[in-house]
Amino acid sequence: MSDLPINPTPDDAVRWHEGRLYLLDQRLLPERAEFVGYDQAAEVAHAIRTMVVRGAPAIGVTAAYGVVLAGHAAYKLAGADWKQAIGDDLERLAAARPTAVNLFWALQRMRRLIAHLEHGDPTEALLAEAIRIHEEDCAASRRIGELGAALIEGPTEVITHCNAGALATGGYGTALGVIRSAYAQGKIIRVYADETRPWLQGARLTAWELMQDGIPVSLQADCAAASLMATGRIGWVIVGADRIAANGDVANKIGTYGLAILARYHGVKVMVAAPTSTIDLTLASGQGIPIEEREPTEVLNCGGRRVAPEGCEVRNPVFDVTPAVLVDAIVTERGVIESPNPARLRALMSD
Ligand SMILES: CSC[C@@H](O)[C@@H](O)C(=O)COP(=O)(O)O
Repeated sequence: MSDLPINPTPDDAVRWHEGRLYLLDQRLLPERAEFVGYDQAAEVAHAIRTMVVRGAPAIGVTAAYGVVLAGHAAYKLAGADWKQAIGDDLERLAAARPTAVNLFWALQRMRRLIAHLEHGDPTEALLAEAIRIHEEDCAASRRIGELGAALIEGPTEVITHCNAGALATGGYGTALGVIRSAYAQGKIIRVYADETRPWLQGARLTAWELMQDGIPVSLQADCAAASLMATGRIGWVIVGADRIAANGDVANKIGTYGLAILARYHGVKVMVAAPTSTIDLTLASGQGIPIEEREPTEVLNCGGRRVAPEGCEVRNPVFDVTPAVLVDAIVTERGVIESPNPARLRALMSD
């Protein structure tokens, strides 16, 4: 339990309160909704690595608050020399997870500010920037929600994969933002949430978030998506992204690529909903995106119980890359890119 005086909801997954960072511990959901409080950047990096907080935009927002803690500690330790003292913490935060580019984007924004600051206490200025990053992300999700919902003709049913909801962002959600907006307009009548092995973000988080909103949701095993699409009931697959390369290739939770292939075969459209902080124009294609590999136990175990034989070898990449050709629309806060290609991404980012 923490001393944060609010009842946790999905929109409060990341909170700054009286000099501390609070994270809604996503490892405990849906059984318990509890905040953990953080005072040190190294602890924040550890929280990102161990999935207390997860989801690309939420990782970026969290890292920005981590820099506030780092700046405060560096000034206490080194006074006017705080810019040297903050370096290790910035590196720790950057090393927390490799795939979501929002982490590096947020750190870059904080570094740019640091470069312009004088030698006095940086805490206030760093906090103001972190809050701006947080608020901008929340506003981006709301705009993405509107723009994505406008693409859906409905009434229809949709599939989502992993969790790209309020929990995974500064608030409201990207894929779930589109779903929330489209549901409010009567365009979506049911959501099928893939359970999303091995970490089960769909079962633990997406089902919980949608149920809190009263949006009809059916949880399904990942391998049930093909037969569901074959019924003709599904209009869209709607997912988030961890990194989008300059040609429109999309890294997202493992299984997204397979889902996109199934969607193309069945004539189902694929929408990727993500803020522009997820777009990485430095990578020409998805081939350059670093794919995180996590612990074998995530696959060897299920529900805290070992299910595979002793000595079994494991492959556990937790993201895959969906080629741009399988994506019908990328929806960002700056606008929609249909049939993504390098020129369209460049134009969107230079606006
Ligand atoms: C708006 S969140 C978009 C993505 O970050 C999400 O779909 C995803 O893949 C999250 O992976 P996770 O490993 O839970 O951090």
